[in-house]
Amino acid sequence: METCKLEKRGKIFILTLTGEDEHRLNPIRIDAIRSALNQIRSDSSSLSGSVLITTAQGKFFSNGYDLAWAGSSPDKIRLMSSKLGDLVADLLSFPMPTIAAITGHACAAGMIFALCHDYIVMKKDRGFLYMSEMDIGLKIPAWFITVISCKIGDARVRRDVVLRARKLTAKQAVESEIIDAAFETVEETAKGAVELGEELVKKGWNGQVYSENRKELYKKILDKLGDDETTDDVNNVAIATSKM
Ligand SMILES: CCCCCCCCCCCCC/C=C/C(=O)SCCNC(=O)CCNC(=O)[C@H](O)C(C)(C)COP(=O)(O)OP(=O)(O)OC[C@H]1O[C@@H](n2cnc3c(N)ncnc32)[C@H](O)[C@@H]1OP(=O)(O)O
Repeated sequence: METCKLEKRGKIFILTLTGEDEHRLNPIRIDAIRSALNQIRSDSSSLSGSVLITTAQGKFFSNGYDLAWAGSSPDKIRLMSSKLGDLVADLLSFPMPTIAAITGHACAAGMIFALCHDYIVMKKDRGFLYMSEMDIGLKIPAWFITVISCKIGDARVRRDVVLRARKLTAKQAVESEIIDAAFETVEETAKGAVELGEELVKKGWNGQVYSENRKELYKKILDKLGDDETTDDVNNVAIATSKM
């Protein structure tokens, strides 16, 4: 089953999560995304002056971890979590600017995936940025909190996102300085992402230098990725998911 597709428009690579499903982040989808990122890295034209846009079909950018797939298996939960960590490490070391073009909901791990892009543009009328963990009784991994701390500057907004499970619309996310722009339609969101991409392509930046500078900027996230959650954390997730 195709879970994502990769297109190239000039120096812009467009990675689309395909299908009308919730684009839940299970190992199969994460592996497919990482494989597409590796394909871009192996394209010699990507070494400088390139940009990645990540977007999705349907009403979900990503509704988070695939808890149904993981069920109450601690091993599956660990696998899903460590693979997302690998994907985030890929994004933070990617040799070009990255843009998430969100035309639907980005929840929990799906919101973390979006936040790990350098820029975010989003559609106004449908789609939330939503850390749902308080609402579903799950402890948020420490490294998720590090991402939120690095990407959301306002302490009250961080509190609302984490401790109130606030659902932020695109307009609210612009006001909270979490995302860069909000657009009326899917088409305008895609156009806005490409226009931002073309502006960045014109800079002609060296991809390796971009990667090194981003890794330094988000060193706290990369360092935290290595921290294993405790067995209790995993078991608590397993218990919580078994009750869902
Ligand atoms: C190596 C060691 C490892 C150790 C491992 C340790 C543990 C690792 C695991 C850790 C687990 C903890 C972290 C968890 C991460 C996860 O990802 S868990 C999974 C989380 N996912 C979720 O909880 C799913 C959340 N999603 C939802 O609740 C819903 O899908 C939704 C986002 C709320 C959307 O609801 P839905 O009904 O599906 O969609 P809509 O119909 O589109 O919207 C609902 C109503 O909202 C209105 N609306 C939508 N967008 C907007 C908008 N932008 N503006 C205004 N209104 C909007 C929409 O119109 C609907 O309104 P009504 O029609 O009135 O209902």
